[in-house]
Amino acid sequence: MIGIIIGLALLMFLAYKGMSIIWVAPVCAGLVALTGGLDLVEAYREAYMGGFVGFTKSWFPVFMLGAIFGKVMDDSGAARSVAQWITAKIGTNKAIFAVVMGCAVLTYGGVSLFVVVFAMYPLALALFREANISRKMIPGTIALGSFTFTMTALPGTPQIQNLIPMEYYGTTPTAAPIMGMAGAAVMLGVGMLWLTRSEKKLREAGDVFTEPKEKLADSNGEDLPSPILSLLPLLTVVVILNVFPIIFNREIDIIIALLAGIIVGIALNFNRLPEKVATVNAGASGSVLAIINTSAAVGFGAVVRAVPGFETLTDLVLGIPGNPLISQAVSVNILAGATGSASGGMGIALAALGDRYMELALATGIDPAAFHRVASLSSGGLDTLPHNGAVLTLLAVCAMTHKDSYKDIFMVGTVIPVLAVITAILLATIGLV
Ligand SMILES: O=C(O)[C@H](O)[C@@H](O)[C@H](O)[C@H](O)CO
Repeated sequence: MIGIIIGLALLMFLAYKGMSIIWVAPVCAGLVALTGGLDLVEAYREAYMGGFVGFTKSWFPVFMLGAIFGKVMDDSGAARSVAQWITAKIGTNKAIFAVVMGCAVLTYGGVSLFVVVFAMYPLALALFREANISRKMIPGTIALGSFTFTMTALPGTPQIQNLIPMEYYGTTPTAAPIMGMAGAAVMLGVGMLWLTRSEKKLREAGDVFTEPKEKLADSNGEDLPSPILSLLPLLTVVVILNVFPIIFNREIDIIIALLAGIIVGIALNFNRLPEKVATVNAGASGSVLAIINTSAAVGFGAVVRAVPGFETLTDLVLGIPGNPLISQAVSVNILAGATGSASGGMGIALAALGDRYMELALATGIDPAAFHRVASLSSGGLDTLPHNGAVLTLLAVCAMTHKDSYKDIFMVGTVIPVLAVITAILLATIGLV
């Protein structure tokens, strides 16, 4: 078991140092295999690669279609159109809330959070300039709108973190709606309180808007598609995923929902996408790195599962006192932190322990939907450590450093989501699922 812990600690350390999980995961898995007495090559070929391809088999379609969908929304200007419309409706005097809501609608509509960061930054800059708010606040604000309640909590969200648990618990994207809404309310409500407080503090210290060194191309006069038409592809994804199953009384695969979103997006913006093939190409190749990263993390999890020490570790994790939902929350959070990835951490935890939690759900009478929601919510907690890929992208896009903005990101992306999981577990223990 010591081998597993050392392997995991090394994985965490190397990922933190910015080394790619694609090679770090098999190296660390090798360490776990050796200390666990497994044959190195066999562990790599069978256990590691088995976990890896298993994840790719299940999830590559969603990663690829999701990325193409995001690219269509981005290149056509539809994402900016929706965002601009929402922020204008909410108004400059509520600049922070307006940016959060713009991000939220896009991510809840299935646009990848990486795309949302790029689409929202210019708008956030314009709004913060008008409201005279420090640019240091932009990353935290975008993080609250994109990386939290729409990613893991709001029932029906098409984000991958809300879909992965379905395979283990036989649930749907709207699993545990009460827990989900309560978790979302905590993240949005407390997150807004935090950001408002930070803004006030910065303003009191005389830290207000300053022009960035790099001037952005003026997007004001940009000819964007109509916001109502631009909302349609987002609605298509959410409605097909969540409403069609009720009407037709059968599950609808996320593949169908995303495909329909892409078709509607391209059809409505046919003339705005001069290079349609280039858009689809860019989306498709962009998804490759993301799926390989997560698959590598899952491969590591599969090796952990194969060594004898795993039983001891399982007993330890499952022996966390109290409700088994607490054990799941702890294991998913720790692994998401270790890998710096919500989907990767959840992938490892569920690959290793998902069937045990399902047995526990059946044995204890706790609704499997509660396990689904807790897994999703927990994946979006400790994952947002400084080495997380999305955090690095967000800071780079906003031209800010960790020192400028990480504190807000940490509060809205890690501390408050952990509070949200606790709230959801408390609700589950009194039977509100
Ligand atoms: O790997 C993943 O599943 C995701 O990319 C997340 O980990 C996000 O990066 C994070 O939630 C941002 O805070």
